[in-house]
Amino acid sequence: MLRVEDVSFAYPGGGAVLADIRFQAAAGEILAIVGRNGAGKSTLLRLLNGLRQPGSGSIAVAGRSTADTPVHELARHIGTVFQAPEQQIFNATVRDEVAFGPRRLGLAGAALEERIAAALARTGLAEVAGRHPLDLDQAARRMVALGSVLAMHPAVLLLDEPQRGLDAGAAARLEAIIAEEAAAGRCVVLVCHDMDFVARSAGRVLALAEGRVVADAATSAFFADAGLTRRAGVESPDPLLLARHFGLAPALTGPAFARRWIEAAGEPSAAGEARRRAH
Ligand SMILES: Nc1ncnc2c1ncn2[C@@H]1O[C@H](COP(=O)(O)OP(=O)(O)OP(=O)(O)O)[C@@H](O)[C@H]1O
Repeated sequence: MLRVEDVSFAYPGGGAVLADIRFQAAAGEILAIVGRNGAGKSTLLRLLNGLRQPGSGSIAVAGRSTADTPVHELARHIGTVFQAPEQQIFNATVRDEVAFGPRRLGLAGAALEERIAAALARTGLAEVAGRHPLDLDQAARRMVALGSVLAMHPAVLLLDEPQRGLDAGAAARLEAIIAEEAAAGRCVVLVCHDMDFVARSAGRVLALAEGRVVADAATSAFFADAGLTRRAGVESPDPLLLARHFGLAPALTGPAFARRWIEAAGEPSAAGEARRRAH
């Protein structure tokens, strides 16, 4: 679905921001791009959606070269939710914002209504469909941007820090949407600084450091390797740190940690040791 080959990039007048980037992502995959501030993550997203062109190398989205496909045509196949949702909101109501993309795809009548209703329901925006998007809080604006992209059914979804500013309920809704999109055969790429969110959502991690790929691994393998997380400059998820602290088997998520804890309780020595450390 996404093929990136030997891509390098520099902003005009600047030094190299990305060098020798090579990876592929398949339909149904959830790939998290992680790394320190300035590592080049958002720049990579701008290359994937065709807003910028690589200095060298090539990128294909659903079989289309980003060099040969106009951005508006590429947008049918790859949808982006930017870090600042205000960048992409320009309609006077939430409903019109969500309807804009599918209308441009040529949808009308019942098919259009269905797309709009589904996107509004999934993002929890049905009750504010008549409001101006910029009158809503930051979390709801993020959902408006997400809904407008979901309504287009793109093959690839790019989400730049989608969890930022969301409360627990909205973050859970977002996680469910990401999982549903992957299950429907879409390729989801998210840039994320929240490693707990990455551990819960992504199947694979691509780590960048100073514009180069320093890890491309299954999420569990990435976080299990302290050398990789150090090189990427990211923290380990909290449940993994807790599991290590109590001498339990690795756990990437809260529920996995709870299972490890209960399993350990069945083994007198491990449970006793874990409980002794807890008190
Ligand atoms: N429009 C631009 N013009 C010139 N340099 C830029 C531009 N945008 C980003 N940069 C530079 O490119 C480098 C990579 O930035 P980028 O935003 O891609 O990193 P990032 O990993 O997404 O960072 P963050 O996690 O802080 O969002 C940084 O040194 C940044 O200063």
